[in-house]
Amino acid sequence: MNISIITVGKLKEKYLKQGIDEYLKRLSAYAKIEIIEVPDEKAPEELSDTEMLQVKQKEGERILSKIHPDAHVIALAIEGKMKISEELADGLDKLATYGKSKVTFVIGGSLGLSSEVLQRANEKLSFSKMTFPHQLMRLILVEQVYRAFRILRGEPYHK
Ligand SMILES: C[S@@+](CC[C@H](N)C(=O)[O-])C[C@H]1O[C@@H](n2cnc3c(N)ncnc32)[C@H](O)[C@@H]1O
Repeated sequence: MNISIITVGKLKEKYLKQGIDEYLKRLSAYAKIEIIEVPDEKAPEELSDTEMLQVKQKEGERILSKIHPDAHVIALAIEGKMKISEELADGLDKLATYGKSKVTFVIGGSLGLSSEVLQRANEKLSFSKMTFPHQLMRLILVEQVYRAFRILRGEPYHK
């Protein structure tokens, strides 16, 4: 399976980078995985609603330009569907079974994802009703994808 994770902005925090690199290394035994960073737009606090929309749209265009036409897209969105880890694992397994070998996860920038990206998504996945910083979300996502593969292989993983 080819998994890509499209994210907005450069990862700045060293501790997150170390954690993500560790899971990417572990995941390489199960799948081909890459993280694609698209540039973020400046989003100062005092933006109007129209300006916020423009930021999301510009970032959205960059995200959409990186999505392969055949990719099954899973957008991370607070209002999306919550799943238990086994359901995420099962979903990835089904995609592989039905020949959908390209899976793209998308994480929005500080203002979230544009409606165009959400429309392109085949699924919207929520990790809880709480808002996580987008850079931390990368680490949570790679851990859950790793967990999914361990579950599918029936390999032991701490609860
Ligand atoms: C700082 S959040 C954006 C918050 C923005 N107000 C919104 O509602 O989307 C940045 C990105 O992280 C991801 N994210 C944050 N919390 C999440 C959660 N609980 N479940 C799924 N994705 C989340 C989403 O992709 C979101 O676009």
